[in-house]
Amino acid sequence: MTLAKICGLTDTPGLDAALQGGADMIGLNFFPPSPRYLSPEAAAALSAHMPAQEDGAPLRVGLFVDATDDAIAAVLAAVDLDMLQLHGEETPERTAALRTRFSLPVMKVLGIATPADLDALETYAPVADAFLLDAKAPPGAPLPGGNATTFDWSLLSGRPIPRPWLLAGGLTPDNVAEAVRATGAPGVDVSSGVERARGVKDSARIAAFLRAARGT
Ligand SMILES: O=C(O)c1ccccc1NCC(=O)[C@H](O)[C@H](O)COP(=O)(O)O
Repeated sequence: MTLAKICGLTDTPGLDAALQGGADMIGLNFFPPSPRYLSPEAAAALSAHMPAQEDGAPLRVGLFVDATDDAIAAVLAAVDLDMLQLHGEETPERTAALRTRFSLPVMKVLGIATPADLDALETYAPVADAFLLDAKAPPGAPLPGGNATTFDWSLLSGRPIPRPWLLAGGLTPDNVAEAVRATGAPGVDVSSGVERARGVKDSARIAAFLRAARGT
């Protein structure tokens, strides 16, 4: 079954929809300029609504963009995370250092627009536990991710991906099944496509996305 991650949750109705729909991972956004940003305290309060890990809770993935060690440590002092999502320009060396420093698996995000962007898969494979293949942010976009932009999925064809991975970028309840069929993605990630306004999750769209992803 296709794994599904709901990214950028900010409130309990959205979290409940993700839990009820059987999300495998939830994303908590710790990039301050984002409309989906959570302070460490807000993330801890939201996380308190989750069931225990042994009761099948989804993995809690913390999204960071070129964050300092201190910023990540401050988050981890407030809320338990199961994985770090690195959505910035973190080098392979920085990725390895964070993985070691915080003893957490790391999902490195690669922005994809051209075939050459996929060459980074080999560079990061020794230091990343998983990849998230997202659309490269359009020129002038205010954020490096969460832009509701798809990339040309055919770029992935015939390209082995050396770690578990999620497909992201402009996915919606309406296109996720086709995205999985076209790419063979073992998992999918969504933010904008399950919102009713920028940064505001919509429970019905979360449920519809998870149904559509599950059906694949
Ligand atoms: O969502 C944000 O505001 C954000 C800010 C900075 C870096 C990444 C961000 N989001 C990442 C995601 O939500 C997803 O992992 C991915 O980019 C897909 O987003 P979308 O196209 O909105 O589904």
